[in-house]
Amino acid sequence: MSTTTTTEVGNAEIYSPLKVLQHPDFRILSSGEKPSPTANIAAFYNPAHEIHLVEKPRPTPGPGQVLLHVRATGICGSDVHFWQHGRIGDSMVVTDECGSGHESAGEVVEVGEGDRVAIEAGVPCSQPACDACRTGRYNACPDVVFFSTPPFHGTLTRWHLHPAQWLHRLPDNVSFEEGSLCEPLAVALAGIERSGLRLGDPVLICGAGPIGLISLLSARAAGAEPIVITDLFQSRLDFAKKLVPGVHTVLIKRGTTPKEQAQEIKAAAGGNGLKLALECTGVESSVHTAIHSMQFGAKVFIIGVGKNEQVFPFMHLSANEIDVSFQYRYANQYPKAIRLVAGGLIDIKPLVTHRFPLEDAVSAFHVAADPAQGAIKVQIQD
Ligand SMILES: NC(=O)c1ccc[n+]([C@@H]2O[C@H](COP(=O)([O-])OP(=O)(O)OC[C@H]3O[C@@H](n4cnc5c(N)ncnc54)[C@H](O)[C@@H]3O)[C@@H](O)[C@H]2O)c1
Ligand SMILES: OC[C@H](O)C(O)[C@@H](O)CO
Ligand SMILES: [Zn+2]
Ligand SMILES: [Zn+2]
Repeated sequence: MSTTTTTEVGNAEIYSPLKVLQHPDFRILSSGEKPSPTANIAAFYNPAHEIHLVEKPRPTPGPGQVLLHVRATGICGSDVHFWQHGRIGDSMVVTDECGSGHESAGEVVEVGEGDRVAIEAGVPCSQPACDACRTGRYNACPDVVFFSTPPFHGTLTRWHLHPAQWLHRLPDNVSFEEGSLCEPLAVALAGIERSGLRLGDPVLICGAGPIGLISLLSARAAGAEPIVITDLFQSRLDFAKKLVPGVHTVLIKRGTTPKEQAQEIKAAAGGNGLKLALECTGVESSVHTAIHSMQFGAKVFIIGVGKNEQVFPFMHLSANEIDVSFQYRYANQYPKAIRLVAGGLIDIKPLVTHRFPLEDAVSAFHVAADPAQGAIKVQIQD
């Protein structure tokens, strides 16, 4: 955003989680309690694997910041994971009450009032001495505040403070709902960009969850053909087929080996190995399936996150010059995401299957976490 001030703002200290938790007005709402419609309520998880509504103070903007009314927030698998498992890997651990949510769009209500914006979920330090920030790979910033990753609270709240320079104005034809989906879209677009996907490449997408489905839409927009997508659930593959009718689907059956699954994938693509896999599960057997589905010189690009230690078929990779690459969040993708949505090249609206008011955020989490509910993307809207 360019209309508001962009003075330097500190990072970790501004979003210090303790400041909120130790504030006299911070409290956990009792279940069934009806909060006031203007209270700054939020959904928090904690080390006891509880998820509850809290009330916290409405913050006041400092230099370079704006106050936002958060209007749409999607629940990401990582939010559910932090709630139910308390950690992702060794470095992201829930040790206290922590606010959820990082897929958000909102409206500026203090300083530059009225702008509708997508909220970039990670705020890096932006200091010239930081190599990651200076060179534009700010997803590697060691001092990033990534909302809803402990220790930082999330954007699933009513009133949220954000530095103006990490907001992205939404054109009139992009809704808050779509603005919120720009976060997972940024993940997928970072993968498309770094994977080097080219027009006409045969592409495999592993996993038809929100990230796999958004990667599917992005790969289609980028000109991949044919595209094969896998999942363990037929319902998710049916969803993928409705989203992109030309996609080939392969159901991964328990008891089959990655090599057998790869045969089926290659057959669905016309018989040959594919040129690129966008791996969106992080599951070891799925990574193996992707590797065995590739042609000589192909790339397996891993967006999914999974177990700390995984075994790879080393000699198959070596003898087939298959590259394996990874994606960690994203950098410089929001403006592109908004352009693609506004320009009609990527229609992400069908991803939202469930909508809840902020007061029912806890129920929203239970729906997002229960596969039987059939949700793809659950959003909280206010
Ligand atoms: N790299 C990043 O920065 C980044 C950012 C966001 C999400 N992620 C990760 O991306 C992954 C996907 O996210 P999501 O929100 O779509 O998750 P999700 O759990 O909703 O979807 C994963 C899908 O993979 C399917 N699946 C599981 N095992 C499979 C297998 N062996 N073969 C084929 N399909 C299989 C599941 O049925 C599910 O539909 C997660 O690991 C998530 O943590 C990574
Ligand atoms: O969308 C971004 C991801 O969910 C985050 O990287 C999370 O997985 C860990 O911080
Ligand atoms: Zn996420
Ligand atoms: Zn930095």
